[in-house]
Order: sequence, then C-alpha cells, then structure tokens
Amino acid sequence: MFEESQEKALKLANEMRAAGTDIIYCSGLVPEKFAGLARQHVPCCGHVGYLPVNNTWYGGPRGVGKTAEEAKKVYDDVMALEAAGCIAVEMECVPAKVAEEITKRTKLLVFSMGSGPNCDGQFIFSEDLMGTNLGRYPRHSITYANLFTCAVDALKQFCLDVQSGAYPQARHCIKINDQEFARFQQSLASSPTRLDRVLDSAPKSLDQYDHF
Ligand SMILES: Nc1nc(=O)c2c([nH]1)NC[C@@H]1CN(c3ccc(C(=O)N[C@@H](CCC(=O)O)C(=O)O)cc3)CN21
Ligand SMILES: CC(C)C(=O)C(=O)O
Repeated sequence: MFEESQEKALKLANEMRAAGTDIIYCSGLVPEKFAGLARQHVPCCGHVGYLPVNNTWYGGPRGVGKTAEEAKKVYDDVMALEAAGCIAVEMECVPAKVAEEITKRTKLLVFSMGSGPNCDGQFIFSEDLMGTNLGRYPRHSITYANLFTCAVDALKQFCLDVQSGAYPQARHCIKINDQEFARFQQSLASSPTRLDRVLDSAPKSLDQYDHF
C-alpha cells in the first residue's frame, strides 16, 4: 500500500484490522502516511535501513549506515517514524553497532533483520529458516532445516515406489467380500475388456485410411 493514496492506505489498513491483524507493517511508506494511519489509531510498523522495495535507490542489496552520514540518516528515519506515531520499526542490514545506538534512543520496538543482536527482536524469512529459499541466502540468514530437499526427496521416492510396485501395498487397499465381488464379476460377464475394445476399434484394413 506504500504507493497508494492516504485514503486507500487507511481503507486497506482497516480491512486488515477487521480481519484480526494486530499491527500493520509497511515497507517504503512515508512518515506522513504513517501519521495518517496513527491518527486513526492503527498500530504501525515502519522500515528503515535497506528497503528491498526501493532497491534501485540503494544500488542493490547492501548494508546501510556504514558511513557516519548514512548511519545518522537511519537514525533520522527512525525518529521520523517515531514522530509519525509508529509503534515499531524493522531495521534491515544496518551495522550492529549503529543499530544498537539507535535502539537505545528510540521508543519504537526495533526488529532486527541483519542488524545485530542488540535490537528488541529478530526477524528472518521463514524460507531461509526452513530451507525453502530457492535463491540466494543473504548473509544475515540462518537455516535450521532443508525442507525443500526433504520435499523433493519425498516426491522422488514416491515415483520410484510406484514404478517398482512397492506402492501401493495391501494395507493401502480397500477390500470387498468374495460374494459381492463374484456377483459384480457376473454382472460384467458380457462387457468387453479393454484389450477387446482396442482390438475392435483398430483398422481392419488399410482401406480405412484416406490415400491421396
Ligand atoms: N529469502 C529471503 N530472505 C530475506 O532476508 C529477504 C528476502 N528473501 N526477500 C526480500 C528481502 C531481500 N533481503 C536482502 C537480500 C539480500 C541482502 C544482501 O545481499 N546482504 C548482503 C550483506 C551486505 C553487507 O554485508 O554489507 C549479503 O552479502 O548477503 C540483504 C537483504 C532481505 N529480504
Ligand atoms: C517483505 C520485505 C519488504 C521485508 O520485510 C524485508 O525485506 O525485510
């Protein structure tokens, strides 16, 4: 919603609140728009440091705040969000020492994404945690499982078991009692098998084909 009008942002935020969300997080939203939401008592979380939504302006993914000037700009951005009435901020790819100094000075809850241990909380993409990210794993990420490989292994094994006949086994199958089955077979006595039907529909002679 960051490129939408104030009215649309408020409407969307209110729909999300009605659906039960506790807080509206928005990357790239300018402080004036957060202020508009905060005036209507919408709890908001902003975003500072490296903003993937504004990727072009950073020249690609990178740490933000490695110079004194840029670090001060991150501080100023946080203070602007605080003044706008946000209650939290995601701080992305800011040097840990800079993030720590800013966290000490703001009332906002600071969620660190690659901004070191001394913020109020940590934020990591679950695709990185669980190993389902098919792209690059950023430096700040940590991976505890390899669910993608697990999923592919499971699908491969299923394929192999179907091909080898290992699946399905008797315990995967549903039974019918012998008497009912015999009656069913009787009812099919005059029905041709698949093979009969294929042979029946095969051309009887080449004359059935068009020759030009
Ligand atoms: N899977 C996933 N994980 C993320 O953390 C993530 C996404 N996707 N998609 C949206 C953004 C993009 N993010 C990124 C992506 C790359 C870097 C990156 O290249 N970081 C540098 C560190 C730069 C430095 O040390 O100065 C790196 O080397 O990984 C950072 C954040 C974070 N977000
Ligand atoms: C979804 C994006 C904007 C994000 O939260 C991040 O990169 O931290």
